[in-house]
Amino acid sequence: ASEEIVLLDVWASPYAMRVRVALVEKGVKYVCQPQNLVDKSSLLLEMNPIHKKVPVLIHNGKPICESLVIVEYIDEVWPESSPLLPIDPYQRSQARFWGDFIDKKIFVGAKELRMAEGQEKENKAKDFLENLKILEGVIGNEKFFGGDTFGYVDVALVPITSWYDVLETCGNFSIEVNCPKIMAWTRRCKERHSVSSSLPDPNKVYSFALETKKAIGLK
Ligand SMILES: N[C@@H](CCC(=O)N[C@@H](CSO)C(=O)NCC(=O)O)C(=O)O
Repeated sequence: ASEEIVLLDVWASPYAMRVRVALVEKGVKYVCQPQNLVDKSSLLLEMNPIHKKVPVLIHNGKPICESLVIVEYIDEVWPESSPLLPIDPYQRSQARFWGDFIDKKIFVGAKELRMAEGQEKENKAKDFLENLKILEGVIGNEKFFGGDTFGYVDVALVPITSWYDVLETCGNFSIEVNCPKIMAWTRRCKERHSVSSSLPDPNKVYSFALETKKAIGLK
């Protein structure tokens, strides 16, 4: 029987989008099981008892949790197509370093900006742009963070692009003006089937986010 690959996710979760992009890059067929994060299913609680969060990849009945851990797992289980992490150990360490930076500064920073009120908003907007400008320097004139090929760091970051409209509204800034190279990278990524088929329509994210600013599901 063919192997069974199930993804427990929510459509607007940037963390879950990472896994969808990685699976499509690998050409791996999977079944999405959207989760309710307010009234969590017994499956989610059983598959991720520690964090009780999505995404969770269930491969032949065994759960893998934490989006970047899942992306590495996918890269190792299906190595023959679209390698995501470099071969060289030092290059791998640098890719993991930037994946961690994206988690701690970009994804967390985006959530803090979205949740901020009043003066706090300005501070969070400044912090977010400062950190995005660091990545502007990292991408430089490369096509992707992986150099010529779309790789692990690209997968880690690309979900935030579906949240740009929300962040520009909350932060009252233009990403194009502040980070033109990140914007060029964004357009390049969106041309890829793995990205266009895995990320939701930004308008859908926009109305969802502004409507449910304090949404438990996206804390
Ligand atoms: N470090 C983890 C974060 C996942 C997460 O926050 N998932 C959220 C939805 S997306 O914002 C989640 O499942 N929240 C439910 C909860 O916190 O109860 C990862 O990389 O997979």
